[in-house]
Formats: sequence, C-alpha cells, structure tokens
Amino acid sequence: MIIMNDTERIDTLIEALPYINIFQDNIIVLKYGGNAMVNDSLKESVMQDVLLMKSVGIKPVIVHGGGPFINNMLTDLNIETEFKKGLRVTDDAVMNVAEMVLSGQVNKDIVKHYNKIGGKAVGISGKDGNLIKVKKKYIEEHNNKGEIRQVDIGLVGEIETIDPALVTLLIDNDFVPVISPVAADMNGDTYNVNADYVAGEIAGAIGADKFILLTDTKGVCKDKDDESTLLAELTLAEVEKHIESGVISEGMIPKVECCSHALRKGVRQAHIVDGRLKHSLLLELFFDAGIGTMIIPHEGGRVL
Ligand SMILES: Nc1ncnc2c1ncn2[C@@H]1O[C@H](COP(=O)(O)OP(=O)(O)O)[C@@H](O)[C@H]1O
Ligand SMILES: CC(=O)N[C@@H](CCC(=O)OP(=O)(O)O)C(=O)O
Repeated sequence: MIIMNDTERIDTLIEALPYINIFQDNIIVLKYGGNAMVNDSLKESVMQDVLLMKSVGIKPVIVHGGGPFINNMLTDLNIETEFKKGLRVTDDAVMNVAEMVLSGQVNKDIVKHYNKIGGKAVGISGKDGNLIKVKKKYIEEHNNKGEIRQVDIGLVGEIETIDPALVTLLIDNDFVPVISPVAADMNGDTYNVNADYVAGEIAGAIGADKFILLTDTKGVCKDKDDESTLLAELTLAEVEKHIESGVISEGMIPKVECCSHALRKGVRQAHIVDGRLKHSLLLELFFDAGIGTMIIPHEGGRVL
C-alpha cells in the first residue's frame, strides 16, 4: 500500500478537480469484462469506481460480458462449446445457458454488488424495452480453394437497431443501467451477442462522451507480447493501419473495432484499460497521466 502524507493527499484531490468538473453530466459507457469481473477484489474496486463516478455527477452505463461464466456452466452441464472468429457457436442448448448466465447470474450479481455499497443499479438485457434488435450473424471463412464462404454459427446476433429510450429513462432517473448482451430479432427469437460490440453500439446510440473497455491487457501494444510497448494514443487511421499490418490481432481486433465504431457514431474518446489493475477506472479518468490506450477520431482530437 502507498502511504501518503497530508500534502500528497491534498495534491491528489486537487489533481482530480479539473476532471471532476469537466465530466459533470457526461455519459460514460463501460464495457465490464475479463479478470475485473471474475476476481472478487477487482470486482469490488470497479463497483467503488463506478459509485465514485456517479457521486461526482458522471452518468455511468455498464455493459457486461461473462464468457468465462458461460464456459463454467456449460462444463458443469457437459455441453461442449466452440468459438469461431472469437464468437461462440450458439445452438438452442447453449443459448439457454448463455441467457440464464448473462441475464440472470452475471447481471444480477453486478447489480447486487453495486447496490450493496450504496448505488442504485438496474439490470436489463438487450431485450428489455426493445433496446437491441439483431439479425442472425454469419461469419466468412476461406475454404481450401481460397473461396470465401458464409458459415452458420447459430444464434449469434448482429446488431441492427438500438432503441436507447429505456437506458435514457434510467439515466435520467439517477439509476445506473447494467446491460447484458442478449437480444431478440424481429420475430422475438433470442440471440447471443458479443458484449464488446453491444457496448460500442450502445455508446454510439446514447451519445456517450466516453467509452471505456476494461480488458486483461495493459492496452494496445506495438508488440503484443511486450507490455512495455504500450501505445498510449491511437487515431482511427492508425488503428486500421495496425490491423492491416498485424500489430493488432486476435481478441484485440473486436475491441478496437467496437471503439472505432463508437467514435464514428460521435463518441469523443474510447479507452482500452487494464482491468487487472485495481481502480484503473479512477486512474484513467481523474489523473493527468491516464493509463491504457486512448483512441481518438484524428490527430489533435484529444479532449480531457
Ligand atoms: N497489439 C496488441 N496489443 C495487446 N494485445 C493484443 C494485441 N494484438 C493482439 N492482442 C491479443 O489480444 C488479447 C486480448 O483479447 P482477449 O483475450 O479477447 O481479451 P479479454 O479476455 O479481455 O476479452 C491479448 O491477450 C493479446 O494476446
Ligand atoms: C457471441 C458471443 O461470443 N457471445 C459471448 C457473450 C459474452 C461475452 O461477450 O463475454 P466476454 O466479454 O466476457 O467475452 C459469449 O457467448 O461468450
């Protein structure tokens, strides 16, 4: 633990002051996932960070994942699971488990922890209030002749429309919405949606000021195996260049893509932040140095 003297304590508060002022009434969408969700002490620190954000006038919205919890439940039930291009192949049995885990177990656990420390969270899924409408998603794969073919991965949804009315209603009434990535299509059938994409789309649709994605890396690195090569700031053009050159690969691709999407929809800044670090949200939001990778629309597009 770091021991601070009184002067350092005061300096810390004073350093945070301009940020507290600037973020008044800002909507900040947080994608909550990875270790920060699995580890109890990290979970507690995220809930405290969100409560502090709310207490200083920020309007937080939480979109959560829960892949590891679905894996555990599927293992307990002896149901095999498979991913294609980072997306879970979802048949009827897997969908039932995914909905039960995401909209039940995980969603209510977050609400419980946040409310326990004095907050007012409301857990909903993409189905509630027709928040998210999806269509069936296909992925593209190359066959051995090099031809592209569409692959059916079951009940995996691609977001078509967002109706943010329910989220806005909750925010305006001082609640923190906690959203699970389960949605319905036009026929009312249930689909499993990647939580990163849900978070990015919701940030865009509700006109969020910031989008923060908690993950299990320091951020985007020039060399993914060397965290000392962290890239503190990237423009949209640089993100595209790094995907093309292979600097950004695997699980980092959906993360930067949903950040890019949110920025194109008008969100001013997106951050990929290390969820393994306690209070990483506060460090990112309220202190000059910031942490993780900040993605901005273009050069000079930096705001606080
Ligand atoms: N340029 C990069 N910087 C950091 N990580 C990268 C990069 N390119 C690929 N990755 C990979 O992306 C992974 C993060 O994605 P993922 O495992 O899906 O995260 P999470 O478990 O938080 O959802 C990292 O573990 C890393 O191996
Ligand atoms: C289609 C698809 O892959 N859906 C995800 C939904 C949960 C999620 O995205 O959780 P994380 O953020 O923890 O990865 C899944 O079934 O795992």
